Amino acid sequence: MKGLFITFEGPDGAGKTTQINMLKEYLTSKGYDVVLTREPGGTAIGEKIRNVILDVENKEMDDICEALLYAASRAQHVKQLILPSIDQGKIVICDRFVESSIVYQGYARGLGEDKIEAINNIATRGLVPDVVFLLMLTPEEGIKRKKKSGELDRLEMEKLEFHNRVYEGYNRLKERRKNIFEIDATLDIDDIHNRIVRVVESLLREE
Ligand SMILES: Nc1ncnc2c1ncn2[C@@H]1O[C@H](COP(=O)(O)OP(=O)(O)O)[C@@H](O)[C@H]1O
Ligand SMILES: Cc1cn([C@H]2C[C@H](O)[C@@H](COP(=O)(O)OP(=O)(O)O)O2)c(=O)[nH]c1=O
Repeated sequence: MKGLFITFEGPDGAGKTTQINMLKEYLTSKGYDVVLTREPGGTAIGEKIRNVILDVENKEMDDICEALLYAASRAQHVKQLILPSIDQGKIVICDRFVESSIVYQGYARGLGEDKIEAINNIATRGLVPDVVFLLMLTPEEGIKRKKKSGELDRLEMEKLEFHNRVYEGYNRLKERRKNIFEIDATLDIDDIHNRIVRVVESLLREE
C-alpha cells in the first residue's frame, strides 16, 4: 500500500492533539504503521527552529523571518521524514502543515496568502495532504481551553484580534480547498473521533 498523509488544522486549543492521539491509537490497533509528527518541528533541525519561533524572548521577530522559519522547518520535515514514510507505506499524521502558514502568516499576519503559498510550494516540493481535518472553534473558546491546560506560548499570547483573524482565515481557506474536512470542535470528543475515523477508513478503502 502507498502511505497516507493526514494533517490536522484549527485555531489553538481546538483539540488537535487530543484527536491525533486517538486516531493514532485506533490505526495502530488495526495494525497500521503510524508516524506521528508536528509542525513546526518533526526533525532534530525542525525542533531547533521551533524553539526559535516559539521562544517568548524573541519579541522582535520580523513577520517575514517567522514565515521563512516555518517554511524552513517544513522543507526539512518533508524531505527527511514525511516523504520517506509515505513511500514506505506508512500513515503519517501531522499536527499542522502548510494550511497553518497560509492562515497564520498569510492572512492573520497579513503577508498575503498567495505569497505564503508560493514559499511553501518550494518547501513541500508539491506534497499535498490526502485529507486535512479542520477543527473549528471560536477564539474565545480556544484560549479558554488552553489557559485551563497550562502555559501559553508566544503566539498564544497574541491579542484576541489575531485569533479572530486566524478563525476568519480558516473560514476563507476551506472554501478554496477540496481536501479540507471541517468538524465542529465543540462536539463531544468521541463524536469528533468517530467522524475522523469514518473519513480515514474511506480513504484506506480507496488505496
Ligand atoms: N471536544 C472537546 N470538548 C471539550 N474539550 C476538549 C475537546 N477536545 C479537547 N479538549 C480539551 O481542550 C484542551 C485543548 O486540547 P488540545 O487537544 O491540546 O488542542 P490543540 O492541540 O488543538 O491545541 C485540552 O484541555 C483538551 O482536553
Ligand atoms: C505550523 C505553523 C504553526 N503556526 C503556529 C500555530 C500555533 O500557534 C503555533 C504552534 O504551536 P503548537 O504548540 O503546536 O500549537 P497548537 O497546540 O495549538 O497546535 O505555531 C504558525 O503560525 N504557522 C505555521 O506554519
